[in-house]
Amino acid sequence: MRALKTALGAIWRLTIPYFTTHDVGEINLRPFGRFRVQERWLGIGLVLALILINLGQVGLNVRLSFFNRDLFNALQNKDAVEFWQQLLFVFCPLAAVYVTVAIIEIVIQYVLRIRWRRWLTRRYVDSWLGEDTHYKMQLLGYTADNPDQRIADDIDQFIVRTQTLTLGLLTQVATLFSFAAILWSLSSDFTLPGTDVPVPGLLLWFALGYAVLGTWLTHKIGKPLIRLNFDQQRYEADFRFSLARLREYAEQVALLDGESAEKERLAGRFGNVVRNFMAIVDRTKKLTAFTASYFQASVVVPYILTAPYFFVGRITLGQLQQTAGSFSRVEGALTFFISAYTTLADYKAVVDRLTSFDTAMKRARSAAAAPPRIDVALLGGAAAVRIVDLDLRLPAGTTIVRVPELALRRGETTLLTGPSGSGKSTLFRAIAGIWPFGSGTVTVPTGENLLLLPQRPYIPIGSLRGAVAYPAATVAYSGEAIRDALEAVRLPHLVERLDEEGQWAQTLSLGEQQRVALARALLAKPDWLFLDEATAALDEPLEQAMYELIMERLPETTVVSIGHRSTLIAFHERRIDLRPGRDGRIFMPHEVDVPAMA
Ligand SMILES: Nc1ncnc2c1ncn2[C@@H]1O[C@H](COP(=O)(O)OP(=O)(O)OP(=O)(O)O)[C@@H](O)[C@H]1O
Repeated sequence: MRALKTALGAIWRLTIPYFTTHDVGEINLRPFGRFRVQERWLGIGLVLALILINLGQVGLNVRLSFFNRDLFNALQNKDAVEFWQQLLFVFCPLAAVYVTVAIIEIVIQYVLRIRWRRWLTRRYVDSWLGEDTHYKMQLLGYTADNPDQRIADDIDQFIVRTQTLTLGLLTQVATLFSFAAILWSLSSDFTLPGTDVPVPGLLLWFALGYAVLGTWLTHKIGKPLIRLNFDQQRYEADFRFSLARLREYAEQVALLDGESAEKERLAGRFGNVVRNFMAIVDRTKKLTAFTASYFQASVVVPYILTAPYFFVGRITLGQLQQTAGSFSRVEGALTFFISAYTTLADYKAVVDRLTSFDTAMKRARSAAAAPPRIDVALLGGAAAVRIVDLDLRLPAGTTIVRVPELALRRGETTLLTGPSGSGKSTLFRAIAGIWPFGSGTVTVPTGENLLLLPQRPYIPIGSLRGAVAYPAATVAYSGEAIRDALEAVRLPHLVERLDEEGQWAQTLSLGEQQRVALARALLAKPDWLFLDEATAALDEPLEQAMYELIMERLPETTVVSIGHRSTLIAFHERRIDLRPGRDGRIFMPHEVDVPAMA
């Protein structure tokens, strides 16, 4: 019972935001034109329309059951006129309404599905990307597995299943009450078969007992499917992710001859998919053995129960048909749970995945915000990026760098050096405000923007133009400006290919990728440019040319670099070296005299 309450609570929390949002959406009501309306009123309106349609359909079914009775009575009485009248004047109009309503229903269902999905997807993407949550989740290990699957598939699945299950439930409840009433009135004076003992509504009690027994047994047999389906989705996504990653690192794998290791890894992951799938097959086999027998029995059980009354003349053929039909409807409504069991199992798995994704995002955000933490503050009128009492830690809590006080002055090019693993990149991350572990303060002059270029730049999927403009929009710069930047970083051969969509991250050499990133910097004109070994893949003359280019094209930009090459010193006015403290572990910055080094 507690589990049911928790599941319903989770469904409620996932469902309700769309129907309470104040976001404004647009709807195209052809031929009347486009209207702007609050998204929630649209959502609520569509749901109400679906409810009305479903209740209307139940009403139609009730009417059809009476048509059925009258048709079979006409047959029994060999009344041809009545038979044709029933078909032409009752059935045909009802069927026409039925078809029209079914078309309207499907359109409304699809419109609601895509609008709701669009809204919820945007909400998840905002939450995942906002406040660097995706990065914090990775850093902190709160990794909900495969967020891509959760956003791309699970949201849609959740919406489809919520629609079908809630509308199904509503329809079945309405069906249950309407046809239970019919069943009651049809068997109100029935006696227990073979006796004179009167049992009012006998057929209703039979239908109830039959359905409850079936539902209970189904639950017992099908319960393990919930866990199995959840695992299946996870194993499938893991396998997919391994394949995608292999494609991404195809070259390295080929160079290292890693194919057999990859095959083994893929086989292992696919092995999980198959093993779990076989468990699902086994369980579904048992469930199907039961449900199939149950449904077969359901076809004849109402006739077995009512036929004796027909044979002794207590009911007409029409009443027999209507009784059998009503029995099936009541039993069908109650066993809705049976046919929906696998759907319910999948549904719960989808709800769990979305909920645990939400939880992981919230936990990552609050853990990263919990003290001690590194405060990044903006300071008006400041002329330096200032670091005070900074203690940089690893996620596990070990301090790696301590900076009592350090100012990176505007206009002064600074080189940060130190042994590999001493924490140089981590210090940059802290200045950029994305490293949450540690304590202390970093102040950045108000209104000034920082751009950090890492050793391996991120090249997004899409056109080269988009990759150069990143993170600004593809259209943020004129074609002329982009061409000029590419030529300046000595990539003139790529100018012709700006609009080509390709796997640029795989086809461009690392040195070319680094120059694409430098072109970004030329376009973005940041106030502060942090180069974290951002030219390490270039040969020395090219590296020198790139530094000269930056100095010439970005005279207002303050450059702070990380690098190991001694040739870099020539481009910087100041050098700070990270050196281990007395304990040999915690690194601290030391000013190094540049002229003395040169
Ligand atoms: N996300 C992380 N989780 C755990 N440890 C990390 C993480 N990122 C960095 N580290 C550790 O922090 C230490 C400092 O790493 P960092 O990349 O800052 O060094 P670096 O001085 O820039 O090294 P290099 O010169 O080799 O690039 C390393 O020991 C690294 O393993």
